[in-house]
Amino acid sequence: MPDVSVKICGLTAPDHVRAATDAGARYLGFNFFPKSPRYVTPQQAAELMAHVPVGVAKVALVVNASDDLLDSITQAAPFDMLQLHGSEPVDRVRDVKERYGLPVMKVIGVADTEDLAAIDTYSEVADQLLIDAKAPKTAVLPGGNGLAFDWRLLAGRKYWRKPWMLAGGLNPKNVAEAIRMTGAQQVDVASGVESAPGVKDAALMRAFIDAVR
Ligand SMILES: O=C(O)c1ccccc1N[C@@H]1O[C@H](COP(=O)(O)O)[C@@H](O)[C@H]1O
Repeated sequence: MPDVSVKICGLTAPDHVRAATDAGARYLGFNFFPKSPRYVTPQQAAELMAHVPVGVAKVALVVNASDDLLDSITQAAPFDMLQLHGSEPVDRVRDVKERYGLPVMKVIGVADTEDLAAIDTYSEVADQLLIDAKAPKTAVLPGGNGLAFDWRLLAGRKYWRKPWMLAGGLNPKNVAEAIRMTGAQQVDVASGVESAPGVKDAALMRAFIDAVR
């Protein structure tokens, strides 16, 4: 299997940050969506990020964030990337990139074939794409629901114009199969490595990364 990079998303405690990076995560996500069980304030994220070794990318996850929120996040801590996990239009992605001078990863929610067109559209402006399961209309969270989409939709479409990550319902048991089916070279996980919502589990994070390898 090729060398697949792992992003662990929604860290809330220093021990879990250390466990994730010890296990080999290359990206860590910090979640600024207030309704999430993984929510942290900009100040809490700054404190957690002090435990992140050099070389591991720190990603700020936001959902339809205002400039005020993005200002406070980017002023509190040195993020390496912004993850836009809402319904941000192409122009907003472009504005965020220009205003903050950081790489932007735009999330594309996928449930069926029609959703794939957005991958090409956002490839024009985003630096990376995160292809996640589309959240059900009734869901409180637009991501982090532990739901997978039909990976066959991506089979044979390994190469998009921008680097991309696979997300949605991944866990230590299914991630190897997800990589085999989609050709993903990067994967992202939140709830699949937790013992309870918002509580990362060191053994599950290690098992996930071992399974990827
Ligand atoms: O994790 C959350 O709480 C969350 C909230 C709002 C938007 C996105 C969120 N998480 C992202 O969704 C993917 C998939 O999550 P899961 O593995 O299916 O639980 C996750 O990796 C985050 O990037």
